[in-house]
Amino acid sequence: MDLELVRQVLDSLQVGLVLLDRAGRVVSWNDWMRRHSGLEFAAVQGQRLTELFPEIQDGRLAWAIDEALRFRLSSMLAPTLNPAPLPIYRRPGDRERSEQIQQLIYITPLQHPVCACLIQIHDMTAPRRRERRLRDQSSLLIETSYQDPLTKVGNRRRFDQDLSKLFQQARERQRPLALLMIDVDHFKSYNDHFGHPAGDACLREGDRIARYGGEEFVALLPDTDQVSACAIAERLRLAVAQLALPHPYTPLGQVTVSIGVAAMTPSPATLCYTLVAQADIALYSSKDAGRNRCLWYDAAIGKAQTC
Ligand SMILES: Nc1nc2c(ncn2[C@@H]2O[C@H](COP(=O)(O)OP(=O)(O)OP(=O)(O)O)[C@@H](O)[C@H]2O)c(=O)[nH]1
Repeated sequence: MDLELVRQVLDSLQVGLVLLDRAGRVVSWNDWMRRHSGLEFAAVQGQRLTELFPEIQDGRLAWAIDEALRFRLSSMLAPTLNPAPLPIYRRPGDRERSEQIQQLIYITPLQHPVCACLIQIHDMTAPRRRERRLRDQSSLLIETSYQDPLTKVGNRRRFDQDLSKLFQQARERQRPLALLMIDVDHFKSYNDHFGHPAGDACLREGDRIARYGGEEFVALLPDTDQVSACAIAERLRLAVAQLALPHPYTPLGQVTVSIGVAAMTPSPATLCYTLVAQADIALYSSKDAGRNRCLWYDAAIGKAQTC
């Protein structure tokens, strides 16, 4: 092949090419390198890369070039560890902003009387940016998949996962775990009276909790025994009452909640669903007892008691 054609091909490649002699001095430097480094071939010819770019002196690139020249070892420097070893830029303005090209570099030893090493530099800036955008999007999706879209608190999926994790932790550490099950009183008539959108707005007033389903919410309280859980439930019930959201069909004329409490230090044989079942019994006992109150499940007698 004629040399002029080889030169034209090398200068047209969308990849940086540098050829070094046995002493590591630049023998060839294609047009891609000229454009992105701002250095003409005449200015770099016969110089070592470490002289041209002192910043690479103690880095992996200088070390990999040395390995290729001394031991004929090939290397690949991925942009994950050091994304931009060489001060090369896509556009002239990028230099001022220090936005270097993100580089994937191959270092290959050559068997040739003059040229001992070939360096190829690929521009990974766009793929890396795309990768980062995809990663951000996927973490946002994961986050959203655990969130209730209406109330923005955790959803049932979040609760199920937290429950099994916290229950196992409580069992291993032999610490108590409490569960509050909270249900808005007479919510059907609230919806009927104010309309579904107002019902939605009312549900959005909750926080610190997960939505178990419909107008039922749950709160998992690690390291909390029954006495403390009842105190928290009572504070929560009063906090809802203090919101003073009007509701014409409750005795107080405002939105109230009923809360069922269960707490246990799990034994090896206990299943986490037992805690849920106990809180559920306590919640329905609160409803039966007249609503707007907190009851806890007393396993010793198999019945719910007032907090
Ligand atoms: N606005 C709105 N309403 C909901 C939503 N999810 C469930 N509901 C309503 O919540 C109501 C729940 O009613 P029930 O479980 O029968 O009980 P209740 O009227 O709250 O009465 P008690 O719980 O016995 O005090 C139903 O009318 C559901 O339609 C929601 O996302 N938005």
